[in-house]
Amino acid sequence: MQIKKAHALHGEINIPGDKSISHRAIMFGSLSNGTTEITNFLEGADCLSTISCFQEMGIKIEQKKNCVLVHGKGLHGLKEPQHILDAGNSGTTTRLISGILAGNPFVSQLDGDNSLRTRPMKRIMEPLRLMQADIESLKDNNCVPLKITGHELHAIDYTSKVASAQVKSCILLAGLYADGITSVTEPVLSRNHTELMLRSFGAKVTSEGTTASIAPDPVLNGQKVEVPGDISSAAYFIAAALLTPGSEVLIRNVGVNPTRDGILKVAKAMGGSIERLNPRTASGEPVCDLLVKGSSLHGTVVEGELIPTLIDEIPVIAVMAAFAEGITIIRDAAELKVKETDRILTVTENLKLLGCDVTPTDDGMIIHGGKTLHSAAIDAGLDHRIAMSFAIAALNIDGGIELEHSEIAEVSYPDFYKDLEKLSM
Ligand SMILES: O=C(O)C1=C[C@@H](OP(=O)(O)O)[C@@H](O)[C@H](O)C1
Ligand SMILES: C=C(OP(=O)(O)O)C(=O)O
Repeated sequence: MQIKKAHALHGEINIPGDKSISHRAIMFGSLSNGTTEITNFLEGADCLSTISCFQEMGIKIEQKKNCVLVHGKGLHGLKEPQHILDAGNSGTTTRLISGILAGNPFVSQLDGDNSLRTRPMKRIMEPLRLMQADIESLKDNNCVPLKITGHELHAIDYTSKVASAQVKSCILLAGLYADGITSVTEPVLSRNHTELMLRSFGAKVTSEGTTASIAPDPVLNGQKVEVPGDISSAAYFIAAALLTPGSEVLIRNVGVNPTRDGILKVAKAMGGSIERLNPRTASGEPVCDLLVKGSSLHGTVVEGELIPTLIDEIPVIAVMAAFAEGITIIRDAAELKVKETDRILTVTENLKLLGCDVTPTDDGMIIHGGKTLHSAAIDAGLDHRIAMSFAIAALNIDGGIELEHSEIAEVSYPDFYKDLEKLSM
């Protein structure tokens, strides 16, 4: 796909539903009694993978025009899948569902695409095994395909080396099937959607600092879930509007949970003009509209506790930094190496193809911004965030860019190119 240079961006958009929250609404709805009604559900490929896994385990899930209905069967209502569960491109599906499968009395297998097959699962296999789960990597490489033989689990207090909401959520979900209270402590707080939503479904979840705990065997009841817009998807239009002079864009209904809003802090530190309007809550999550105006940006340092709050936005932050005046340093972000691609590598290699002065490091990158970038062909491969981030870079490059495998954006944002075109007209 050819993405052309754009002049100013103008108008309003409604951002599609949050991917993390959409996955969780399907999962927790499936484990509840009664029906869960989900509005603004993200119909991205990753969340559709979660739906198909639970359908395969006997849960009736209806995709209506304005909502998704999950007819839950309670904590112990899943049935043994007859086929391999296909998590597609989705790390979230794989790691969260593994915690659930470990506690359910049947045998299951989980697999996914060539990107998922390279992603580390040892980080969940280790704590699950401490809970006495029976989980094996069928190729003996700590990746999918996984085989899980479920049974009652042993409660643990686990200290995780990585700040990962997927690891934390996996253990908390396994804790639903444990013989006591299970807790997880992480080095830095990661997104807390699991804790917030499980509590609203009736689970006894407590959070204190970076420790979350859960009591076993609750009665979960179906809920109405209104999914906020995904700040990780909004990030592309935040970057686009900030970078193109004269832009003014209103992004409606964006989830701004403090464990996710690091992009707003970084954009502000770079000199970006972003106003939060109309603050409210949706299903226990803070939401607002964002008014973003073209700004002249300068470099910054992105590090420490901020990293988990913007981990998926680093590719597009790097694009912003490439056009900003001065140096941007991103550190403490080694987790980038284990996403859909090694994002330290794919971001820096692709920025170099455009003529950017950028150096990868062990845990991030150093970007010398402000050079005029030139046109090139960029291959997004199996990484949706690389596709969308470089589509945003193209808006500021004479001759634009040729984006290969642009369709991978459908993993988290099926209408991305349509929305981009609408705002750039
Ligand atoms: O829990 C979640 O929904 C997610 C957690 C993050 O992954 P990690 O937990 O591996 O950091 C994030 O990158 C992913 O897109 C979604
Ligand atoms: C890392 C991501 O997702 P997941 O881990 O669910 O594949 C992402 O969306 O950038």
